[in-house]
Amino acid sequence: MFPSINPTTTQAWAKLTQHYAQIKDSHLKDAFAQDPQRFKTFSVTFENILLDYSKNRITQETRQLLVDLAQECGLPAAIEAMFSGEEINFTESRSVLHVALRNQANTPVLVDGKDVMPEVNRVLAQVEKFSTAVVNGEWKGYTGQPIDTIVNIGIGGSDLGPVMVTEALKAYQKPNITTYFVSNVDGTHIAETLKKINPETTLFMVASKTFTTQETMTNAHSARSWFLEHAQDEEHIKKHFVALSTNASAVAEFGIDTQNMFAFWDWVGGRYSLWSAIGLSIACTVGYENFRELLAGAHAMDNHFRKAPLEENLPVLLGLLGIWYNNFFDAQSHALLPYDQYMHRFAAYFQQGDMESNGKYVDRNGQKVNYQTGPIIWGEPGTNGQHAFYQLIHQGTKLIPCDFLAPAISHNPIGDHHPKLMANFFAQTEALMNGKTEAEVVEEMQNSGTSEEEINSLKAFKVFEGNRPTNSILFKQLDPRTLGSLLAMYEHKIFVQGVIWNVYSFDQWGVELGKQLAKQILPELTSATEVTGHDASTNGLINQFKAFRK
Ligand SMILES: O=P(O)(O)OC[C@H]1O[C@H](O)[C@@H](O)[C@@H](O)[C@@H]1O
Repeated sequence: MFPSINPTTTQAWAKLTQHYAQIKDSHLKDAFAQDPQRFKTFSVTFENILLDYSKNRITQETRQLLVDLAQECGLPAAIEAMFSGEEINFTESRSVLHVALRNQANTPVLVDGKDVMPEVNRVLAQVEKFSTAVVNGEWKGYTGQPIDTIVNIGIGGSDLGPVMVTEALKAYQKPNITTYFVSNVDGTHIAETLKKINPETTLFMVASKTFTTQETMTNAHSARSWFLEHAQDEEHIKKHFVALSTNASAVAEFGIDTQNMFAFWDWVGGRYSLWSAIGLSIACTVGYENFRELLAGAHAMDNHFRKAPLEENLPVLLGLLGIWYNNFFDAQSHALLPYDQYMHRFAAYFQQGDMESNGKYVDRNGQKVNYQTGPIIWGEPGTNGQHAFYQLIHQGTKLIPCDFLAPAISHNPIGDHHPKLMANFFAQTEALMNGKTEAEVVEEMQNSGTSEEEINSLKAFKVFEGNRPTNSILFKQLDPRTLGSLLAMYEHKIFVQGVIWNVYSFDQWGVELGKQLAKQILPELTSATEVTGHDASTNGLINQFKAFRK
């Protein structure tokens, strides 16, 4: 196991603290003016992906010190520990091996001395066979018609990944398949979906690692009842329900034939599971060949992460830059801003990926940390975000490091839409970096004939400080391979940060308390007696809820 180190006790941290004091007031604009090579010095490519991180408030010394920090915190050993199947998810006694799911080299990956690759390959073959039968219309419903609709029922990691990927790869969607996702326990979600579908041609995928999650099981039972109202015979369930899970006995209990179960394993974290059987909805929507390409892209990034030197390693660089802002500049959040409409769920996906992984205040020694850990992740596609919240990024009081992501080639090259979109992408990162000085504001206003009086009263509002850091991630086209690489890149970024913050990134105890309390409260909502067992606010709310429903 790699060492457990409080990052603030390292030499590199002390040096970074001093270094921060020296450079915190310097302006990026000056850094570019002084160094014509800056783009070259601070950019790196991987296959068809360019990461330009030159618009960050760093020098070569910053990069070196951050890499030193990673070294002192044992990052190379931690990477090896993950890839070699060590139980780095200590609090759940599990290995962390989403990398094995996309290990196209098929080299052995050992868990407790046993190679997991034969099982991984067995399930992949099952996914291939099944998804091909669905896409080709060979998998028939109870009236003999081919399947044309998929409803994935799952939540959290059993929903967000497949939703995000099927949206991102819509350009690759099979024309004969429509896919819906139901996650929320709010009955509206399933009810509105059921209105649109035909039981004779619909396949439900019940996606749940544990197969005990309240929301998913509730939605699955409602879907089952609805289906049986039409199909009448429980025998037909096997043609219309499959399960994606690690829990075979719960699947059997629900009434799904274990023949129709696609397994995965406890060493696959929920938020890292789209590469597993949880990806069945992806394979059925875009075809197995594209699912496979997604895995291949992720595998290529895995190799890069494992082998490239830290200072040229995309996930490492992104992780270290995030630490620089989070822990030295006190940035609270990080924005993901894809300039690609297909990636509209990208930020939502990594909200779980990042915040559930590194939203921890207890370190790997069980001690409360004395430094900041995971940031708030948020974002929306450009250009929509520009017309919503960019004001605050440009002129607000908070420093918000942003990742801008965009493809050079659009899948929808209509007129000049894409050049316009990209002009905005380039303009935003430039504007955030340069800002606009008072002198520039005054000159601009004078040129447009504004009176001196008006200039004096308005100029302060029109100045942009700039010096707002961004990463630009420019790729050739949003194809399955590139998407796979981008996703793996961010997954590993999260890993890097978790190692340096010395937290356990692969458990999620923080989601348990609310679940526990909800279980206790549920029977109270239907009991006839007044509720008195909680605090005054919770009692008051529950009792008013009941009164409203009388
Ligand atoms: O796949 P499951 O077991 O239904 O879990 C769904 C989700 O439940 C909880 O919110 C967490 O444990 C998440 O990490 C998980 O993704």
